[in-house]
Amino acid sequence: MLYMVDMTVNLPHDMPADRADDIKAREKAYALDLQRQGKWPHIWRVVGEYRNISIFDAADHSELHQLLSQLPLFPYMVIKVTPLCQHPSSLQAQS
Ligand SMILES: O=C(O)C[C@H]1C=CC(=O)O1
Repeated sequence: MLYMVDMTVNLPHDMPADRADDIKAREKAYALDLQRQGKWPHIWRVVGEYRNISIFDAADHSELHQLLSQLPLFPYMVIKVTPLCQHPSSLQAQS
């Protein structure tokens, strides 16, 4: 199943820079790993915000929740999930 996931990051202003850098480095490694596995096929920065819009490809809601809750930045994120299905006017729906 495909999901649009909107993630906004709110790191505490008083978090020490070295702790923030460590979490961001672990987040990047995890994100790259999921992209290589094909589970996170798109990630786009929302211009001007510490926010991304992503597409996840997970087996079901439970797997998506597991993937998202393991994000190192998860405790500092507001996440909105929108499940997607094929649009009838999509070229992929024509065959
Ligand atoms: O930067 C972000 O939008 C938050 C998060 C998502 C992937 C990643 O590396 O960091």
